[in-house]
Amino acid sequence: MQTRSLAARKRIALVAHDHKKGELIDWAHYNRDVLAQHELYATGTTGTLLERKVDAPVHKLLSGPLGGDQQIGALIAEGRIDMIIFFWDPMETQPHDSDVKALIRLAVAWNILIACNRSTADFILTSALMKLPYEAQLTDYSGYLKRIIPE
Ligand SMILES: O=C(CO)COP(=O)(O)O
Repeated sequence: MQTRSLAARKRIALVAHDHKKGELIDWAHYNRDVLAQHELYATGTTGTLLERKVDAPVHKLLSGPLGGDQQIGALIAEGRIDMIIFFWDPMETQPHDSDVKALIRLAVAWNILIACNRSTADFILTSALMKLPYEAQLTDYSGYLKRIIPE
C-alpha cells in the first residue's frame, strides 16, 4: 500500500469564495493559535485577508479565478499540501467553476483532508491527529498508469 507521510506540522491551504470569505476569516481568526503551528497557503485574495487576522506567514498563490485553484491542485498532485479548508459558495456560479471542480477532484483523488464548511473544519482542526505525524493511504493508480493504449 502506497502512503503519503503527513508531518506533525501540516501544510494547509485556505480558500474562500467572496461570499464565504467573512466566514473563513472569522474561523481562521478564532483558530489563529492552532493555525500558527502549521504552514499556511492561500489563494491570492483570501491570503491577503488572512494575513491580517492570523499571526502567521501565508504563502499567497494567484487569485482563484486567475489560476490559484489550479496552483493548489498542482501542489496536491506533487504531495506538497496536506489539507484544504475550502469554503466554496453553493449559491453562486463562479467564472472558474471548472477549476473549483478540478481542485475538489484532486483532493479526493489524493486522499487530501478537505473541509468545505465550518463544522467540518472545526472537527478536523480539533482532531488529535493534527498534532501527530500520519500516514495517508493512497489509492493504487498503477493499473491505470500501466494500461495498454492501442497504437
Ligand atoms: O476563487 C477562489 C477559489 O475558487 C478564491 O480566490 P481568491 O482567494 O483569490 O478570491
